[in-house]
Amino acid sequence: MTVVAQRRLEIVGVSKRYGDVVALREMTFEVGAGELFGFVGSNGAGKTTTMRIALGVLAADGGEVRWGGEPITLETRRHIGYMPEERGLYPKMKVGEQLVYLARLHGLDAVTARRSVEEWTERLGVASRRDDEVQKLSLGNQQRVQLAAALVHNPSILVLDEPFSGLDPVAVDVMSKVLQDKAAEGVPVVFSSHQLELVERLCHRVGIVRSGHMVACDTVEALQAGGTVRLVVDAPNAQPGWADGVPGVVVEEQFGGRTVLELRDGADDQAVLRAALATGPVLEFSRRRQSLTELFRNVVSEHTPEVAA
Ligand SMILES: Nc1ncnc2c1ncn2[C@@H]1O[C@H](COP(=O)(O)OP(=O)(O)OP(=O)(O)O)[C@@H](O)[C@H]1O
Repeated sequence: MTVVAQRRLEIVGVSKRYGDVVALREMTFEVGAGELFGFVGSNGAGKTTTMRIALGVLAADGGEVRWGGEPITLETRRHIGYMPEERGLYPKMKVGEQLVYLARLHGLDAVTARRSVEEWTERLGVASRRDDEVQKLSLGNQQRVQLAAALVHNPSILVLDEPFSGLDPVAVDVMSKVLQDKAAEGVPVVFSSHQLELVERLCHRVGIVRSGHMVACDTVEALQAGGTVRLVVDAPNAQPGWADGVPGVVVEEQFGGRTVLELRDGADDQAVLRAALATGPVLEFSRRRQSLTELFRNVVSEHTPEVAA
């Protein structure tokens, strides 16, 4: 077996009910070594439930979590770096002490734990707060500490529940870089988020979950293939109706000289360019791919909710 195959996290046909609520129905996906996987879905779609089951803090009713092709064990689960949605730091404990404690819980000796805490608090920009109680930090800084808590024991797998929520743009950059670096080291990284532009920018693959089931799972490029193709044309002198004669083209919006057009089957983008040039100068002429947000809306609205009552 190759190293890559050994470092693959698989969620296979996992199901879970809370009483009458079906939270997960045959949830299936995998995250390979070095892969950043974005887990997206509407509120209540089942992301947190899946992550808790992967970590082992919640038992599934059916299905399996595998690591390296084998059912995941308690020992392997100790090597997961987890950031829970509800966060989990002790508010009255000092940042540094708490992180050392968590690192030691995962088996690090005292010296290695302290070194790791120094490294991660520095990298995450909270080194100067090591002697402060967690509750004295802003929410964003508490979140950085929470990420440090997931990382101090040098995990083999990272599972992060909405790590970006509530962060300022600088903190988003710091967090993004850390996740990219961990993936580059070969760690499978899965995180949930409602910030779809960020997911689109960062992730190698994306899974869209709806009503406890994975409804689309691929690279953003592959998910975009076959979707609507749009052109953005900025022609300041263009009057409404300027593209009416071009076959296969539907104007979606026009604001001043800026027009967004949908290209249907057989439409010729060069014919659009000629029509635009006929109005005067053309300052911008570009193809626009469907964003992950548009894809998400389409995928989610295509599937009828099937959560059992
Ligand atoms: N402890 C619980 N008891 C009963 N129902 C629960 C419990 N936890 C979750 N659920 C239900 O299970 C479903 C999935 O919830 P989950 O928290 O996994 O969704 P999510 O995708 O993480 O949502 P969000 O984006 O809002 O965090 C929802 O219908 C939710 O109400």
